[in-house]
Amino acid sequence: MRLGSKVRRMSSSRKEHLDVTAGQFRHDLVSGAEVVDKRLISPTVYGLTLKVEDPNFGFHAGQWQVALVDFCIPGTNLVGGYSMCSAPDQLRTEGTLELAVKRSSWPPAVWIHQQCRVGSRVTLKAGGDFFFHPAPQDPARPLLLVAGGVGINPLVSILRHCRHLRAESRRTGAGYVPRPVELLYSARSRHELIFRDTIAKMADEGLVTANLFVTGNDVPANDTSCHNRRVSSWDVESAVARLGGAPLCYLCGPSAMVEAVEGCLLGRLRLNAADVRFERWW
Ligand SMILES: NC(=O)c1ccc[n+]([C@@H]2O[C@H](COP(=O)([O-])OP(=O)(O)OC[C@H]3O[C@@H](n4cnc5c(N)ncnc54)[C@H](O)[C@@H]3O)[C@@H](O)[C@H]2O)c1
Repeated sequence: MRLGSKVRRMSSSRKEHLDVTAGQFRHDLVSGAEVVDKRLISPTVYGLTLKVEDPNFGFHAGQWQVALVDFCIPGTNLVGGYSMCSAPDQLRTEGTLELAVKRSSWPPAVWIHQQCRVGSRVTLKAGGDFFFHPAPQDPARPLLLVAGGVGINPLVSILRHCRHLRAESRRTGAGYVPRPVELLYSARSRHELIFRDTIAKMADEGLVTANLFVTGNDVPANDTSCHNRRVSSWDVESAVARLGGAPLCYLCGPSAMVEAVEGCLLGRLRLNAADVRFERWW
């Protein structure tokens, strides 16, 4: 099974994307792409759909892409790395991929929020060692996905890929058959729980058990659809127990959250380090 590995990097407040990811795998292919849709999906997050020009461009579920937007901001050399939230099969069948970019003062995010329009052009390169790409003959493992904020992006890509793999295995009677997935997903407000409808649909389909957490104060007392607190080690231990132990784990979110969950998985639960995947951006 080819699965992404953990990448460790030096600590920094905001490292340049190319420095942070210098040691990671990149596909050689560079493709042009056009923004064909831009919509607000939360108070702080824009969703983008990109039409990719080169039919040979590809990526694995969970990977990031590099969007070179330097020609858009004269005098700067901006390279933004964002994880795809769409699955690879959308690229194969529709020629598009999806991103969800949170507002920040980082110049690529500023460009995407303020200047990028339908019709804007970017240059793409895919890469990253954090991905889920099982071979058809691989035995299925239970998956635990833990997301904080826009860290949900690569994990939604993985969920969508699981959905595609399940449909393919049902259609052909062969191939990789995903096991049920446990998702722990925390956001700072209810409105920042992006992809909530997508996740709910996949939960209805029996693909994922989703446990949602909101840490802000906008959760009505009678709302039972999410917990009004942080993800705790108890939540992590319970999810692993429901999966029957020894899952593959993918973590993506704020550094403190990822480190806390990693500590629980490797310390208290004694999982193998190779089964706990995340990218160390800090
Ligand atoms: N490919 C990747 O690695 C990738 C992709 C997308 C986003 N990210 C990272 O994900 C992070 C998401 O940022 P954001 O602003 O959306 O998140 P955020 O600051 O809004 O936090 C999201 C949630 O995590 C919770 N949280 C924070 N620390 C925690 C801890 N120690 N234990 C439990 N819960 C904790 C917060 O309370 C909140 O509910 C960013 O740091 C971004 O760089 C990484």
